[in-house]
Amino acid sequence: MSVRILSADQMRWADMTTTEAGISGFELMDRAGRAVADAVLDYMPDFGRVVIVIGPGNNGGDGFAAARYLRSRRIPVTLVMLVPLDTLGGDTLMHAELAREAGAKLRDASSDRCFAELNRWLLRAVMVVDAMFGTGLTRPLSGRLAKAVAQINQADRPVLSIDIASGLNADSGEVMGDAVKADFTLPVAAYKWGYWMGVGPEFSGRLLPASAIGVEDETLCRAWAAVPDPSVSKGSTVLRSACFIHSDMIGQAWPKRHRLSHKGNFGRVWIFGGSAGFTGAPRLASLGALAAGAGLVSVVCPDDVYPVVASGSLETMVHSQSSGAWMREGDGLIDQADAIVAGPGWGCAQTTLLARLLDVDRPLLLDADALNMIAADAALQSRVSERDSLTVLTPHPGEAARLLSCTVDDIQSDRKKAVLKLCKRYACWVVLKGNETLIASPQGDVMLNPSGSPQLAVAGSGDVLAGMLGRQLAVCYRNDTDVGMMLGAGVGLHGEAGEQNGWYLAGELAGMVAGLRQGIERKHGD
Ligand SMILES: NC(=O)C1=CN([C@@H]2O[C@H](COP(=O)(O)OP(=O)(O)OC[C@H]3O[C@@H](n4cnc5c(N)ncnc54)[C@H](OP(=O)(O)O)[C@@H]3O)[C@@H](O)[C@H]2O)[C@H](O)CC1
Ligand SMILES: [K+]
Repeated sequence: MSVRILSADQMRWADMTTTEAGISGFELMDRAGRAVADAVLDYMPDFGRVVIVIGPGNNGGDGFAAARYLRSRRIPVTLVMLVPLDTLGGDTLMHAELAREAGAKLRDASSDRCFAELNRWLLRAVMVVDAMFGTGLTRPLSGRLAKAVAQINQADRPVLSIDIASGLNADSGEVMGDAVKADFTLPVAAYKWGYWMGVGPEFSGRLLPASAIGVEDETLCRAWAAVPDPSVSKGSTVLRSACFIHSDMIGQAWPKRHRLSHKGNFGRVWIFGGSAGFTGAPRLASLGALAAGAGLVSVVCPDDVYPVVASGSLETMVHSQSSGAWMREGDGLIDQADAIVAGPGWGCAQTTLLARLLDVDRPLLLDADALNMIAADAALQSRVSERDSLTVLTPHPGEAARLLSCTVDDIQSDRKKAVLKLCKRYACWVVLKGNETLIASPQGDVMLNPSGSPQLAVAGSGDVLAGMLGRQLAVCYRNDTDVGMMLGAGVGLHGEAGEQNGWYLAGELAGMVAGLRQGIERKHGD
């Protein structure tokens, strides 16, 4: 299954490269149509008529090809054309003819008189296939095409959109005039950003696995370099690759535990955080690290909150900041750390200690108040970008806006551009949290997390994630594991835990993470 995400222009390039390599456009359309028919058969609620609404481009061609495959399974099909047949491209016309020969009914809705019938045809459907527009939408829908979208939405039939819900911009997820509200979207060949950007999630319904139509993975991967991503700008790292986080990636991060393993094998995470009124944050981060599988977790907190933090932490070692032993030059306890997390609940009066931590030669995750201190201090900013060891920033949109001196709207209106800007500005890994968390490497490799739930918008869930990712970085340091895979798996598992029933507090979320993680480790033994 492909997990690649491409822009509309990159997809067009991959499509063209494939046809140049010998698979005809007609054949690609045919394979897309077969995948559409299979998906319709999987999800149609009942045996009955399928109505396929055809637009002016190749997306419509996929619809015609699907009609033929549905007919071969004896499904009654009505094809409703919104543009005259003689305006369609050659491959599409050939598929239209084959669909007609296979017994699909062709209905011309390209004139006002016939268009009036659209609603009647739609109401006969057990399922509607939206083959109006795919990646070729160039301007807002208007006139009859916009009316057709409104009628499809009003007909209240299950809708499967081919490639992308018609009217949705495949890159930005913006609605162009109006858009079909799909129940299912079947991506053709690869995923498009529009499913997740902007309002895309509200229109895409359930995203099905991308149909493999013969565009090689290697071609998809070359498309990023061949065609610049629309997010490219002077102040951002150039996107080098893009994929979404999937279950295989999550599985790789938690192999089976060896029978004789002990806590020293699983990474030591040090967490710096806590301040008056914010004593829970470092504790939640330490629970996150333990839940993700860390062997040993230490917390360092300011003296005034030490008794509170220490008394509530059964599973971690807690040090007060002034005790100092933990950071003695040469033989300090912190030398044992495999990764450091700084920031949860820390307050903004820790710039001196933060500057020292930036000098420690260990993977360092900067979260919450550590990010706010960096945003307000040019000297810290230079130290972050000049750091040699692995550095990860985990801002939510508000923190990201502070780090880039812009507004939250600027961040949210193009999250992909924002994460790549942060990478460029701070020369490090960035995890931009929020709905559909994005991870980007300093080299421009972007991962998108499709899992998660609004339940995760709860105090403390970010602290749990910071601790989890601290554990992931500890494994990278000990075992030289791939950083992208480990961060992706951490974010993915946090999202999956958030989707589960049975928790509503951040501490319980950590418990959920631990359960899922143990399940993965045990499954490797089956
Ligand atoms: N990915 C692959 O390898 C394959 C994808 N396939 C399918 O093809 C579509 C993309 O096909 P394309 O023809 O490029 O695009 P569309 O089907 O979306 O339609 C483009 C036509 O629509 C016109 N257009 C654009 N916007 C509007 C509008 N607002 N109103 C009216 N008409 C519009 C556009 O005309 P222009 O005037 O802009 O020139 C085009 O004529 C992809 O999504 C897949 O479903 C292949 O079938 C297999 C290979
Ligand atoms: K479509």
